[in-house]
Amino acid sequence: MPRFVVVEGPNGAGKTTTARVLAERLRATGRTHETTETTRTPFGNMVRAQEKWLAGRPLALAVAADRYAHLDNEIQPRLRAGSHVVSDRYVPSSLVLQRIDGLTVEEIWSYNLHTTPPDLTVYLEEDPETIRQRLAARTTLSRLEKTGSPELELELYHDARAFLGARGWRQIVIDCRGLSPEAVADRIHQHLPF
Ligand SMILES: Nc1ncnc2c1ncn2[C@@H]1O[C@H](COP(=O)(O)OP(=O)(O)OP(=O)(O)O)[C@@H](O)[C@H]1O
Ligand SMILES: Cc1cn([C@H]2C[C@H](O)[C@@H](COP(=O)(O)O)O2)c(=O)[nH]c1=O
Repeated sequence: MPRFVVVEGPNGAGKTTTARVLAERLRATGRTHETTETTRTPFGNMVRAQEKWLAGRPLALAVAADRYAHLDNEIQPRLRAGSHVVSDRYVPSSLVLQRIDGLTVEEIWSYNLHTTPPDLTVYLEEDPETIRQRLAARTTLSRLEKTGSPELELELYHDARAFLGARGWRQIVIDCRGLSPEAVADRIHQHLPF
């Protein structure tokens, strides 16, 4: 049975790296599609590129529109065709980033109410100082990366997890401190039935 798995966590926690290693591992068990939000479609690329201009409510709505199109055009068709889907970011990212951008949880949720719950949502946690060093090594930071902090993102991810847990989402937390990407993927794989 195909599974929809979402990898979440603060900027620089290791989402993209982990999602890639996990997808590679799942390929040994069946067809696996790796994807990301915002999407790499022309619309998603426009949202990413316009992040300085699209802020607050307009950004929340644009990200949600990209997510619904992602579900309709990519995630659901792949699941129906029998592929596992691993997504780097999904609804929890909005419950964190759009809050940093000034919206309430209730407003953000209202834009995401009709999204499909994943089979498993994985929250990566990492030492804030390690994350800070990783971000400091980057040549450019996005507006929201500059506005937030690893500590604030970790706190808002805790809130997101409680909020989505109360709505029946199946979620796990992986403490990545001292773990290689392969070891993190191993721990995630242990929670999947294949
Ligand atoms: N488990 C790990 N151990 C050591 N280094 C890691 C680990 N996971 C990721 N990294 C390194 O940390 C950096 C950030 O990783 P990555 O880009 O995957 O994070 P991210 O959460 O996707 O960031 P962003 O949300 O900003 O795109 C990269 O240099 C990556 O090689
Ligand atoms: C999914 C999602 C994305 N965003 C914004 C924030 C960043 O500009 C990008 C994500 O970039 P990254 O390379 O994955 O760090 O999109 C957002 O504001 N809300 C969301 O839910």
